Amino acid sequence: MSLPFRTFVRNFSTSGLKKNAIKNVTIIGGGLMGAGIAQVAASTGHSVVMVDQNTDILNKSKANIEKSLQRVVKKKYAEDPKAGEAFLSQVLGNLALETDAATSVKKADLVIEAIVENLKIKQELFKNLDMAAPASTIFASNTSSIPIKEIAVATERADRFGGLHYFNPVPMMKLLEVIRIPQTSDETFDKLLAFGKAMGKVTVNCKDTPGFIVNRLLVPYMMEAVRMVERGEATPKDVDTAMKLGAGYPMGPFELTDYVGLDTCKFIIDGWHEKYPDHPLFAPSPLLNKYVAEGKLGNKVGEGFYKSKK
Ligand SMILES: CCCCCCC[C@H](O)CC(=O)SCCNC(=O)CCNC(=O)[C@H](O)C(C)(C)COP(=O)([O-])OP(=O)([O-])OC[C@H]1O[C@@H](n2cnc3c(N)ncnc32)[C@H](O)[C@@H]1OP(=O)([O-])[O-]
Ligand SMILES: NC(=O)c1ccc[n+]([C@@H]2O[C@H](COP(=O)([O-])OP(=O)(O)OC[C@H]3O[C@@H](n4cnc5c(N)ncnc54)[C@H](O)[C@@H]3O)[C@@H](O)[C@H]2O)c1
Repeated sequence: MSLPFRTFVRNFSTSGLKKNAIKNVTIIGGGLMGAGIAQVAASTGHSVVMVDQNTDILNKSKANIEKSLQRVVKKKYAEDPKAGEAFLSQVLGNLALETDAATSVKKADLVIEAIVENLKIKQELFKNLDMAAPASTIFASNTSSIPIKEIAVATERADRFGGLHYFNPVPMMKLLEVIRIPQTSDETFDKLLAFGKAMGKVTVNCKDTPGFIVNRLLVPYMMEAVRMVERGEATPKDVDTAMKLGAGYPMGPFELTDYVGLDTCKFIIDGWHEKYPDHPLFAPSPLLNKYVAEGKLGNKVGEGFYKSKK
């Protein structure tokens, strides 16, 4: 539906950018996902503040971003290293680090939360941010499995709350699931969709149902793979080989679990088991629990189901 001309003109500032487009983004949590989201947002011209619990973690996050950017530059600017260097410094110039969440949201158009997959901790964070952020700021969670409405309830801005579910690794995975709750205003939802596209993502519209679209299918699949190994029916290696060569997946389920993080997988399945105790596909796994208890959290610590070069 084409806009009446006067509306079209009103929506565009003289800079040619959509007047009310999301520009200043705060990302809370600089782990696997938060660092990736910060990298892609900064790479697409947004001004980004990345927040984590201390400067050591933030410095590690930034180092991970630089490593990933180097891989992008090596490919994208192979013919023009100088342009690559310029791109790298421009992206890093768009990225600020902060340990104080309240300060980090003072000018935010959008806050994306990518902290530990724990409802209470997410609620606590958003309750505090709600008091610090401007009324116009939109809040979004990158949660894999927690209902957005259960996070939003901790704030007074359910109409300015949604879900932005990215996929790992964020610089490579094109999909972005954009989730609305019944209270999400049309303006908020449209801004989240536009932001996703401005980040170069392909967006799909999701309802606030368990696992949205991908994880509703992926979680049962990956847990069934672990159960298959628990039953002694196959080894992780053979399951991975089978799914890569037999189903064309780029990674098998055990490689992917190591990539995602066994702790995150455990948080997800424990949360769904608590909610749906009789659902066999959401039953917890003694084997996964054992690995997590032993600190084998996957690639991020150098060992999960496989030993990895860290
Ligand atoms: C029980 C619960 C389970 C559910 C869990 C749900 C979790 C969550 O909510 C949902 C998800 O995210 S689910 C997860 C969804 N995700 C999936 O399912 C992922 C499935 N896996 C894949 O799509 C591919 O294996 C990858 C794209 C990861 C790697 O690509 P590949 O071809 O297999 O192998 P390669 O050689 O490594 O990389 C080739 C080139 O790509 C580039 N590049 C790669 N990584 C980069 C980075 N981080 N940065 C920048 N660039 C990066 C780079 O140029 C590299 O060349 P280089 O010369 O080496 O620099
Ligand atoms: N790992 C994946 O593949 C993946 C993909 C999509 C979505 N997610 C979701 O993204 C979120 C983060 O997952 P991850 O894999 O990046 O976890 P991670 O453990 O790699 O990173 C979490 C980060 O949050 C920080 N953090 C925790 N509490 C904090 C707080 N109160 N304030 C500031 N920082 C805090 C931690 O220090 C850590 O750096 C989870 O909700 C997860 O379900 C994960």
